[in-house]
Amino acid sequence: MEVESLEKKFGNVHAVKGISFGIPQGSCFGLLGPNGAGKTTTIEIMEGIQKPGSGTITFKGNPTGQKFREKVGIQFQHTALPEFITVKETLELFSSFYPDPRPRDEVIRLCSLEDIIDRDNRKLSGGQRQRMLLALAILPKPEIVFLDEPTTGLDPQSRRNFWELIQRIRSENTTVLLTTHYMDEAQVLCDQIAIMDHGRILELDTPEALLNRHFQGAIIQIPWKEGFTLQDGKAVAEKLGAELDPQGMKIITSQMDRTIKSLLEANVNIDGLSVHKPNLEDLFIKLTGSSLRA
Ligand SMILES: Nc1ncnc2c1ncn2[C@@H]1O[C@H](COP(=O)(O)OP(=O)(O)OP(=O)(O)O)[C@@H](O)[C@H]1O
Repeated sequence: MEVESLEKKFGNVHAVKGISFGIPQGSCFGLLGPNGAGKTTTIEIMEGIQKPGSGTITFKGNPTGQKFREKVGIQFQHTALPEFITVKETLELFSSFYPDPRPRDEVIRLCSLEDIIDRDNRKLSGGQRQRMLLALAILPKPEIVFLDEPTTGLDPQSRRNFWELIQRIRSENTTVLLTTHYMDEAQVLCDQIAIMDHGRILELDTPEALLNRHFQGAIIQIPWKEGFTLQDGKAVAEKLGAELDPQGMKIITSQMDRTIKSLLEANVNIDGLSVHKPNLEDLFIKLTGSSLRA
């Protein structure tokens, strides 16, 4: 799928400011960005739900129209499920909408619905509901599936279980476009990610390439505490090449031994020091100046 110079305004709100990207068949593409970045607007235009202000969207070289809509599976951020009917009855109902739906047993297996198949939709937990919504999205055997924040509000275990389902669907060569607020989710699932802010794409690449481009080495973090306050940090930050944030001092270094030595020489209290490999969360904060879940 190709998006070229996509632009959208709502009155004087310029939600999407001329973005372009391509999604190779069978891959998982992640659209990340803080609240109001323009992700939902972009995904809804791609789905055909909203009209673009300008720009073009093509699927396999053709403009997206009615034919394209038959190839698409959508899991919306908020979807109401029919009440007073079971998961099984819901699958039967939705299957009847499509000329050639995916066999029900296959959907049940792919989305791990075996345990809840006779349960009333009203009784589903958050994670079970998301599994059900994914099942409805893949019923028409879509070539591309759009998932708008599919795991928001789920507990960590349910999120991980849901990732497994997405990986199953991908392994069948279905293309996946995903928006998420979770960096670990993007890192695990996405072949490519685009980081959006204020309607523009700030960066687009594989997670690994993005991290290699922006960080060399590891991140040392030292928390503020009694004996090492923001004032102390300010006094040594420039000398050590450190960044200060509300939590503490952060130094990116490829020479760990030399950096630790400098910290000790500057009499920094290194209690609580931690070292980690830079991840997408660090990159996101670097690019947008805020945490994604803030
Ligand atoms: N129908 C609309 N009318 C007016 N403004 C809108 C409309 N839809 C979106 N916007 C505005 O466009 C901007 C982008 O919104 P969008 O929903 O695409 O962001 P988002 O990145 O999906 O955010 P979130 O992570 O909070 O879902 C926001 O400033 C939003 O208020």
